[in-house]
Amino acid sequence: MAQSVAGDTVEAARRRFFLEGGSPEGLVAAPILRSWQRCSSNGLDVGDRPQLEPMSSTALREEQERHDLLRRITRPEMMALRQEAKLTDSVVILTDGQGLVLEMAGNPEFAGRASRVALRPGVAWNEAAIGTNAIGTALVERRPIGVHGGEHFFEPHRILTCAAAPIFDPRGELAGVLDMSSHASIRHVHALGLVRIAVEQIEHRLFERDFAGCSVLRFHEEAELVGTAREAVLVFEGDRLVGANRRGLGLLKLDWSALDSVRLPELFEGVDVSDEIKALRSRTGSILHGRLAPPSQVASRPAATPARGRSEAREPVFDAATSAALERAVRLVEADVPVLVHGETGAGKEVFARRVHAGSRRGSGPFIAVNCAALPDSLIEAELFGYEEGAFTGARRQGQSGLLRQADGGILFLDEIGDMPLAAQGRLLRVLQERQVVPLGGGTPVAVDFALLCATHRPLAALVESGGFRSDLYFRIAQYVVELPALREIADREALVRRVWSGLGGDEAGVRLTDETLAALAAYDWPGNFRQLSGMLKALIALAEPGKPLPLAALPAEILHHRPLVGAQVSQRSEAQVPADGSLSALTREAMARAVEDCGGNLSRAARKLGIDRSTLYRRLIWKSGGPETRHSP
Ligand SMILES: Nc1ncnc2c1ncn2[C@@H]1O[C@H](COP(=O)(O)OP(=O)(O)OP(=O)(O)O)[C@@H](O)[C@H]1O
Repeated sequence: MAQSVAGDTVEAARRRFFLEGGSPEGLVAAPILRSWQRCSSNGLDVGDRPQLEPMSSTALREEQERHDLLRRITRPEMMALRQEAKLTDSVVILTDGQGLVLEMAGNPEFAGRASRVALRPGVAWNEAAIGTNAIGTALVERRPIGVHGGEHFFEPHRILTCAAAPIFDPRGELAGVLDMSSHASIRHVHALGLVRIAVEQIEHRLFERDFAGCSVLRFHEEAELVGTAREAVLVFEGDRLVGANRRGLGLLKLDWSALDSVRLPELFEGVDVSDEIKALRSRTGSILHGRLAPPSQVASRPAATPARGRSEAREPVFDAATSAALERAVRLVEADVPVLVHGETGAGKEVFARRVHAGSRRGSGPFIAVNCAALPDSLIEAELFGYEEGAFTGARRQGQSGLLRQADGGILFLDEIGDMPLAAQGRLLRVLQERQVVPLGGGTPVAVDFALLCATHRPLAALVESGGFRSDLYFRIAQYVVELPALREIADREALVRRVWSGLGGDEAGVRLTDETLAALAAYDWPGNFRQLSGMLKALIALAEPGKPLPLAALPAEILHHRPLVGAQVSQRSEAQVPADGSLSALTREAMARAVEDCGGNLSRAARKLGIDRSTLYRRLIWKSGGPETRHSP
């Protein structure tokens, strides 16, 4: 009964808003109304039926792997909520920070119905495309929200009732969303409370990592709650606030903008490091209880090793040339020379960049990774450079500092830089020249100090030629290029497979690779490079019988019946024929360099002489494919 009264009210609100163009204030909750207004002003048409295709299963697997850490950290809560979901004909959903559904579990019958309206893994439930919905609207509003039946923007979604809470990392960034959804006729009254509590625990666990070298203040109004998942947490580097949970900020009446600006003495009167919980007097006058742990007591990484195997290699595996390139990249980054990492997909560009960060003096500062290909063109500038209040429709009320400023003191990693729109390229160039950021919508320029690492799988120099990438930016970011080899180009693949196997915990799990299995794995081309190799080895370790050798028959057909590709055959054959560094590409490059020299540096003539395209020649000379790196002088 109560439900149908609520349903009538929503119907009245819809009529007033969508048909009559009036304001349904009081008939729907304010966040729902705000969302309807945003959707309408962003051009969504309430009469449409959104057509949403999930991404391919390969792309989804890659996204899931990219968010492996988030998935691992949320696993206990996902498992607990899955039980609850099964009992209440619901599903529990985990998304990334853009609303992309990564996992969904619970009642299979309802999962089937939900997938008919595209609520399924591989679809991004962001508000811009899907209209008002709990996941997307929680992301925009940055707070937990329930969206029931007709409160959804589009008709087909009225069959859903959903409760979602955003997951914030300790720097206030959106890491993902946890959601419980069921059929609109069910209305699971505790769903919002359940996801909120679960998210509180997840966020609390996020503090167990990433803050080596920082001191942590854990506190609460009630002394008994210090040390539980409900405690408030603030993290300080020296005495500067660098991380927090929402409760920590809330108890001190702060928001995320306090990070990196507020200092401990501005928050509390005289707090000392202590093992015991003590009374703390905040500068706002309240009495709280807590303890401040010194830097040495903070674990740098969680010791969460799954029972069998690990989902990430403990240490990345690098061939000798890549290790040498890593050392040089660290030194260059410390000298503020931008480094560009080039390599095929899955070759380990981000892993490499993270090692550069960890090995450099900037390792105690942030590592901000931005995938330029994943950000919509319309958002990339706002995300990177930040914006002032009211800079554009949908902008957050207090504006946003932007990722460049968040990288201050650390490293900014721009992945897939080749996909950055030209307008953003121009802005980025200005920041690199002036070392200061001007937010969208104007405002005071803010000085920034970050080292820049970029990565791409695309031939950037050729993009410059075709006008898709600014040459001035190219010369600035590509002062030093690291070429990560594709796995098929690595000479001793057996040793490599063995090291990745052992890094993933295969040896510890007591699973032995037989010689013939190892040889078959090493003979395969691995077009998806490290990503594919480590995914395959993880699966083999998980499925193997501990204590027994891994038989050849355990390998999938594509590896067993694999015949080396022409490229691989060429490079294997060429090893016997070519000089010095032993690669065919070195020989090719040498021939190209000689032709350019013969033609007095005229690339077009040299290309004609070689019978190849000028852009191919240019690319091959810039991208040194026979070794790990190229220094390119502007
Ligand atoms: N050197 C390495 N040793 C062991 N495993 C690695 C190494 N490099 C990458 N991996 C594995 O491969 C996965 C993909 O790596 P990464 O994201 O760095 O690749 P990428 O080149 O940036 O890919 P993309 O171009 O698709 O973004 C990682 O999650 C990791 O599991």
